[in-house]
Amino acid sequence: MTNTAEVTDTNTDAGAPWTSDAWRTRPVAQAVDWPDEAQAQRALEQLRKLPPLIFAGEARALQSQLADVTRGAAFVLLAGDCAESFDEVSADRIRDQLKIILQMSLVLTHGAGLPVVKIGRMAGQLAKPRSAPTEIVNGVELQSLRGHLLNAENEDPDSRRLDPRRLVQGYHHSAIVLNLVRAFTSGGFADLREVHRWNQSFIAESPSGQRYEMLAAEIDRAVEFLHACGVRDDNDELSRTAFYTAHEALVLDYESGLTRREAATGEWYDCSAHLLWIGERTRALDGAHMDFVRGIRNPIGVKISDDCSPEELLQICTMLNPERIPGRLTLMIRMGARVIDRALPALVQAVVDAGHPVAWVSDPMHGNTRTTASGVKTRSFEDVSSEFLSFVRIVSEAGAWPGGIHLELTPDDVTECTGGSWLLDEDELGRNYTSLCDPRLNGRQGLDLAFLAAEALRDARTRLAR
Ligand SMILES: O=C[C@H](O)[C@H](O)COP(=O)(O)O
Ligand SMILES: C=C(OP(=O)(O)O)C(=O)O
Ligand SMILES: [Mn+2]
Repeated sequence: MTNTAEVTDTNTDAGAPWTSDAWRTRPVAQAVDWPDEAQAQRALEQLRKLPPLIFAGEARALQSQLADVTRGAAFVLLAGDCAESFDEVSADRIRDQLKIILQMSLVLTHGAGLPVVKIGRMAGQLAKPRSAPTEIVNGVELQSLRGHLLNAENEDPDSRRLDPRRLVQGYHHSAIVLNLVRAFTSGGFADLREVHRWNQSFIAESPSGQRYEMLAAEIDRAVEFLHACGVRDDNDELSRTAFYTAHEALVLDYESGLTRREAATGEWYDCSAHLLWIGERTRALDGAHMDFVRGIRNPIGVKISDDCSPEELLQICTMLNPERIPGRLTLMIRMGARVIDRALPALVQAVVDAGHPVAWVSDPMHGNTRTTASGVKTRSFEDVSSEFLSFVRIVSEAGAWPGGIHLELTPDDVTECTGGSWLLDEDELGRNYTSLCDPRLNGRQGLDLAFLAAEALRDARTRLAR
């Protein structure tokens, strides 16, 4: 791939040339003002010379799987940390993150009877949009943590200072994670004969963990049966799985620094991840983030809250997918359990009526954040599952396919969200709260949700088939 200057844009009505740096002329929400501009330029130069982390062909493969989602023939599970940490890169942790995603996918595939497209919020989910630029810590005003791509969480001004060298460190972090993800998912770990190994012990002892064990035993018998029928041990469908990466395209210095023009097609791809999404706080139609993603050919997601009107949503669809390519655009609905019933139906109806092909995905986390009386940011499992179930009902009632779920999830035994079959309550939140930003479901809660979701999806399929 090359990184040449510009390409004639076919995505805009004006026909103006799109370049991977044109966003700089637009208003940048959540802007990054580097304290040392010369140092930032050096980091950007380095990024521009680094090899791509993903290849255009892989992004196209994901887009074609998302096209299946758009037409109701697959389901997406997108999950991982709210904010990855530079300090938490280990083979064990990445293996465990894959375990829970594979485990949940198996439950969903089995329950809903559909392939699951697996995407990790991994290998680049390193920057956070914040509600407030600063916070008061022990009486001192510090810059908010904006993710390890920009600064660190330690409670002193130096750690919070934005450091452009972190962009290059973020690239190397992502390369390490991606390397392990690729090795695990193609090197035998995702093999259907490994289903029991995906059940970590703290999950296995929960009600859903036990239910999973029964399902895994069923899979064992099915695999044995396939062998008896002559399916070979090295069959790719049984022994490996496609696994993709995604993150919020927030820090455009980083994203444009890793954007390359594919020599064969002349198309631009952001080679930092297979799928990039635009967050709720940066999706202004005339803003820098939307301008950047309209020109790249990776599949794109956009977070949508109840602040988005049907008219605005249609403009988003037209701007990001003027050619109406199935799989190009995923709408990630994040409204909150108490808002979705009121706000979502009109949006789905508008998109369905306009005939835009989109993948509908629920992010049932970000509309359900609350702060406890003692000041802890949390979410309740009940709100998360309730929003997802409402999403499935509303989208399928409009005749569209509720095609996915986007979760903040960790394999670890953390205590960040309340509820679930283990009945974690508010007093326990302090026991093991390690998230750098938002509260994540732990592995047990993730598996609980997968079982609930699988049932709802089966019902939705029946409803849509009528
Ligand atoms: O995932 C991100 C958070 O929801 C976002 O950064 C806002 O968090 P804040 O309100 O704590 O700043
Ligand atoms: C910040 C996030 O989401 P949203 O843009 O929907 O608030 C996120 O996914 O971490
Ligand atoms: Mn978050």
